[in-house]
Amino acid sequence: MTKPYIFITRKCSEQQLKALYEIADVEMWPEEEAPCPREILVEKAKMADGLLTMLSDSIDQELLDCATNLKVVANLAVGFDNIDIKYAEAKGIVVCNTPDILTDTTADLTFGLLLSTARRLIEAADYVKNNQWKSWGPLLLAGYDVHHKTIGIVGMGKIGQALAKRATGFEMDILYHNRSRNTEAEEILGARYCSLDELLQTSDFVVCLTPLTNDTKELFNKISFQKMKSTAIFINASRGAVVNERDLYEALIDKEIAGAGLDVFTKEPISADHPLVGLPNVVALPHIGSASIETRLSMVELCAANMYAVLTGMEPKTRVKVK
Ligand SMILES: NC(=O)C1=CN([C@@H]2O[C@H](COP(=O)(O)OP(=O)(O)OC[C@H]3O[C@@H](n4cnc5c(N)ncnc54)[C@H](O)[C@@H]3O)[C@@H](O)[C@H]2O)C=CC1
Ligand SMILES: O=C(O)C(=O)CO
Repeated sequence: MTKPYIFITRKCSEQQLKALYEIADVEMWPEEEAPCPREILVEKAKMADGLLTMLSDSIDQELLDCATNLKVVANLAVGFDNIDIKYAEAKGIVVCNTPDILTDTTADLTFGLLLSTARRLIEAADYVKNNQWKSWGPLLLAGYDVHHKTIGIVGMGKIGQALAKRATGFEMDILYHNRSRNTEAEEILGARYCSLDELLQTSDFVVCLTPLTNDTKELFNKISFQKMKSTAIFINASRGAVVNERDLYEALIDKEIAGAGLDVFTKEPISADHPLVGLPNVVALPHIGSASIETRLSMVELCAANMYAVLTGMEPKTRVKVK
């Protein structure tokens, strides 16, 4: 019997993939930073029983139609907006993601991004590096306090709740808006559920942690920024397309809001000459929410375990359920 064929779309640590090498012929795109070009991915998908994919690979109908042997897609991310999951399910292809193991790491980064934006950490570090520091000044690089302020979390799921837990250490008031009530966050962390409008109007920090769906696409737009306080800071660690970036840029230029911390963008990588990136009150990061060594290795391991399970006839640990 021929072994299954697995294609991995980015260079990953082989140690975490050991189990797959025992049961399959495994091929890996050799580059860490350069993505596998679409035409090569389509060619590989035609033969593949399993694909280990990145969030930057579009696993759409065209690709799935070519992939006549495909049984499993293991996405190296909790988000799966890059995959047409309904179409995959209709074709009997199992899709898996990497929830839970990245929750704390992503919440740490999100809170760090919030602190960096509010307290102008990147600007301040550049100030020293660029030899601009001439003397101590009463309002030199003064930012906004974080402690005892109000944080409004849109998307109180796993990462949202882990972020709320961090906010309690800063004695913040926690508001949230979610598809349904999160009683654990209410009872343990004192979070208060409210409408999106109330959250936008009253929060000092508005943080988006929803998945990207038809409902959340451009949820943050001109109207939402107009509702926010002029001192508010917007943080996005979910997906770029939940924001209308032109509206965000205008809100920042018109001083409708005070700043933004962005880990994700509509088009990634965002170019350095994008108007948003040039603003001094924007902290822009290259989608590093889950990027700790420990977490990224665990994510690869979980992808491998999921793929191993499906290819050996077992139920994977973290299968994406189509709603
Ligand atoms: N920046 C980064 O590197 C990372 C980004 N992410 C993003 O964070 C997202 C959330 O991850 P988890 O917390 O693990 O997922 P989760 O599924 O536990 O939480 C998402 C929450 O959003 C809520 N939600 C969905 N649609 C909504 C809407 N229209 N309005 C209000 N709330 C809504 C859901 O009810 C759920 O509670 C991922 O889907 C991914 O896009 C995740 C990990 C790392
Ligand atoms: O897991 C995700 O959805 C990410 O964006 C990266 O970890």
